[in-house]
Amino acid sequence: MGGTSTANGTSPIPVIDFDRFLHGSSEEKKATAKQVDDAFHNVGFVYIKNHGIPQEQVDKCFDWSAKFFALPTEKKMLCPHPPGGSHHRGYSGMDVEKVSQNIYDRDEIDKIRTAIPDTKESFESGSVSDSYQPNIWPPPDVIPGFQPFMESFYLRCAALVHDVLRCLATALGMDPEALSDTHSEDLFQLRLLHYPSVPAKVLKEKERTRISAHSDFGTITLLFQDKVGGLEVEDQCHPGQFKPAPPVEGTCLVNIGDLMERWTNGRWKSTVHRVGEPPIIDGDMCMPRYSIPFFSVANLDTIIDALPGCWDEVSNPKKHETVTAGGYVQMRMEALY
Ligand SMILES: O=C(O)CCC(=O)C(=O)O
Ligand SMILES: [Fe+2]
Repeated sequence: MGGTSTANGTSPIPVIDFDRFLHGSSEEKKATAKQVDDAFHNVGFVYIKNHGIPQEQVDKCFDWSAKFFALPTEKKMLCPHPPGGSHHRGYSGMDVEKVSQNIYDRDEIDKIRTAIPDTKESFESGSVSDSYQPNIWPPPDVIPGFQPFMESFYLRCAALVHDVLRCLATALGMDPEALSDTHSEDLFQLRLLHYPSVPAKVLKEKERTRISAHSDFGTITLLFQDKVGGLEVEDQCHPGQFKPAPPVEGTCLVNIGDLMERWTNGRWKSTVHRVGEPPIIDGDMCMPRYSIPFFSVANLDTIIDALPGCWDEVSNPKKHETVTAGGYVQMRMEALY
């Protein structure tokens, strides 16, 4: 089939040329939508290339991310993530960074091993017009240019989410705008993630992963990752086994979240993924990793009832009762806190 390949021999995730959807004939659009449909059914993940976000903008976002996380902790704490789980904006830190550098002493490593709560730090931002979760920026003089760049990158990612939703609606034989229209409130979240270099033993001996196995919450997630690798995706055929989702130059990884799995009555899979043990450098230290996920969720009043083409009375009845997107999010929050 035109426009597909896979990331490498071990990854089941296809690489799809999204330009054929964005600028192709109506036949090419449909064929690409079918490829994406199959990928989300079989794996829950797809790499898309020629997705419309210039690589140079993605590279810039990684540069800004590195610059932000390199700030001293007290500067990063000028835009702290509020406590609790309902306002996801600003900086979430960890204690690991200050103790992870140049520590080779056995006792010290043991100490860190028990002290480390998590091996990542993050910065979240959203739409400038999101009044549920207003943005929390570092003061402009701390990192001039950061906020305007993130606001512009947010818009590019949001536009890509809408294009992917058009592709998905096409796959289901719906009006191409139908799913995009349900995301008009712009309730998206741009996350910068940094997994710092820590002693490899910390991760290995505690069998910790950098981000433990989870599925995403919302409708779809975009993910940009650096060249370090480490992302792993659960094998649908062998639950509990994970396969690498290596970085593929010039692509964006797209995956299905729980809300979309429910909405499609299980046709598209919200696949469990994690970030595993990174490669080792300097004998003892592992390489840092940077990644940029972009999470999307439907407007909160959207009725989440099995979409057309995803159910029938006889052989594929609806598996879930109808909820609103907002009701679903709240239900998940209540289970968490
Ligand atoms: O760092 C990564 O590549 C994975 C991030 C992720 O899965 C998440 O934040 O939900
Ligand atoms: Fe995730």
